[in-house]
Amino acid sequence: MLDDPCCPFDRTMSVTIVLFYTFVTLFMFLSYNPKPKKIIESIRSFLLHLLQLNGGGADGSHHSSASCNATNHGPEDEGDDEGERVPQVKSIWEIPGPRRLPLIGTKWLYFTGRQRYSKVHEAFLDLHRRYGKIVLDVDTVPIVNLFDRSDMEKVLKYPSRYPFRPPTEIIEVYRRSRPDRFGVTNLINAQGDKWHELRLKLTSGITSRRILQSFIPSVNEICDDFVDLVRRQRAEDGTIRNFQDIANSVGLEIICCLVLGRRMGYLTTDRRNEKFIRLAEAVKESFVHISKSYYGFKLWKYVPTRLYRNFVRCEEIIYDTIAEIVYEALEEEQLNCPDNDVKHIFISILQTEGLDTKEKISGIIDLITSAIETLSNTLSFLLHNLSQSVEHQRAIAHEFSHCAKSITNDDLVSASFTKACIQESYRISPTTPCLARILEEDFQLSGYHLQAGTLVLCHTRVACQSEDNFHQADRFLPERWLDQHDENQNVVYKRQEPGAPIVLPFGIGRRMCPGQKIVDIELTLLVAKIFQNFEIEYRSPLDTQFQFLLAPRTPIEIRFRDRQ
Ligand code: HEM
Repeated sequence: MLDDPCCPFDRTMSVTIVLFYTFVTLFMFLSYNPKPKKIIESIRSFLLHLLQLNGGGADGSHHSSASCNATNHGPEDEGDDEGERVPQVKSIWEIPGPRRLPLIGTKWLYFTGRQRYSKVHEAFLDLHRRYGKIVLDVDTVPIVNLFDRSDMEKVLKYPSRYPFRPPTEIIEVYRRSRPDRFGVTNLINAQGDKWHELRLKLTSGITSRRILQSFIPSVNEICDDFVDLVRRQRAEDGTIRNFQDIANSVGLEIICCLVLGRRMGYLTTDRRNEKFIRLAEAVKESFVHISKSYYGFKLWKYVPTRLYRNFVRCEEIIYDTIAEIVYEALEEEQLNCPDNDVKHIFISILQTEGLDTKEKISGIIDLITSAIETLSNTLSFLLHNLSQSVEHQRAIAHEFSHCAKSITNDDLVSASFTKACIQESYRISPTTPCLARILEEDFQLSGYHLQAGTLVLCHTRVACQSEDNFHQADRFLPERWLDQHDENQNVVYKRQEPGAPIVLPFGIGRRMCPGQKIVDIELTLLVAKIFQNFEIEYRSPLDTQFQFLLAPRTPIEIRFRDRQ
């Protein structure tokens, strides 16, 4: 029956579906809080689709009853029955996609093993290959997957005052259950005015150019300690096993130094710091639970399932460990009366007016947590790409060969080859495979009309790896980001990769990652110091898994040989 889109559903089933989806859609749309009139329009169209069109279970070849007798062409070649070809914009329900079943939408893909959680990024590529540049997935709400560069640019460059990113529900549910620790919402999940207030008050320190420049000497010291740690910890043949452990340590050391103004000592001792290792594991594991929470029936919303309990365990470890660090730092700070900007970031957050103490403490914890796994994954991917070419490694070493022990801001600014390598690594191996938005206005994308309130996923990773957007897209070519100069340093050839605007590892617009500037500094300094001192070789194959972020399948082994 499902294969015949014109055949009506059983009446009771239709009513059940309508009631179910009305409830769920209302709940979801209201929780995203876009404009009420638009919500009502979206729900109306959703219900009309279910009641009139009868084809909800059809797959990509789905037709509405209105178009039952017409052939469903691509968006550009629409026509009416009279032969006069009037361009027609199609509705969201006509977007191709996997077969949708009553009540469960496309969730069946995950139960039947067609998609594995850890390989969701590959499943998206598969969806794109099967169905094209725009694909509909139906969970509790319809999700529109965009693969086309210009569609993504339209959505992501929409000049929004308060861009809507869908909240991570499992975090919301958990945090609501701990009102003793958390405020009403947090920066990552908040929307509208509240988001704006949190963003201003929590991130102005870590995004200030002046503060970050004054922080460069401290990052230099931390990177030198990282190099010493590599020397001490590598085996006789130069191999570091579990590279991700020291990558996590350097990420945490840098962010704590920036936000709390103190060195934690995670790199200067060989002693295993059990508490820190537990923290890093909890951060990693909590991302895995978050990614699983997006799929399936989401029973965790109603009963504490195993997934939910495990997630809570990780969140509590993260909160307890970082809160302890923050309170210790606060005590020391009060004793020492700090007098420089760097020390003031967390103090100035704590002294901010308008937020309650819970919001401030959990905001500081979120900033620190966000900086650990993201940096470790990005650094591991970058080193993997650079390990493929000794020439690239030498070129980076050469770019910093004039530098004394400490690398300055000017050295970083002029390191164009190193920056091109980092940019190319973001393109070919991003840590975030897609960016999510909720449309604030109606949009026409690839010939389909999408109403405000629609959830869209912009698959930047897939687009960045497509030949339509980058020549030799599967090759790591840092040169693509470099202009050619003549002997007088005039630009003689400016490269123009069509896909350049969609390399967005940190997102875009007002909602983009506030950690970007600090990550730019730490990654450039880390690779500078690594290749000043070593040549590297990846000893383990690199497989990628989806854990909310894209992460290397661990453990990673890298051989560090002293540079001659
Ligand atoms: C290589 C490392 C990192 C990557 C690839 C990364 C990536 C991202 C991306 C893609 C977003 C979503 C942006 C959007 O929707 O447009 C984001 C948001 C965010 N990131 Fe990062 N991030 C990194 C490091 C950091 C660091 C170091 C911090 C903290 C200092 C941080 C804190 C945050 C926060 C708080 C948000 C939410 C911002 C908001 O909603 O206003 N991230 N990040």
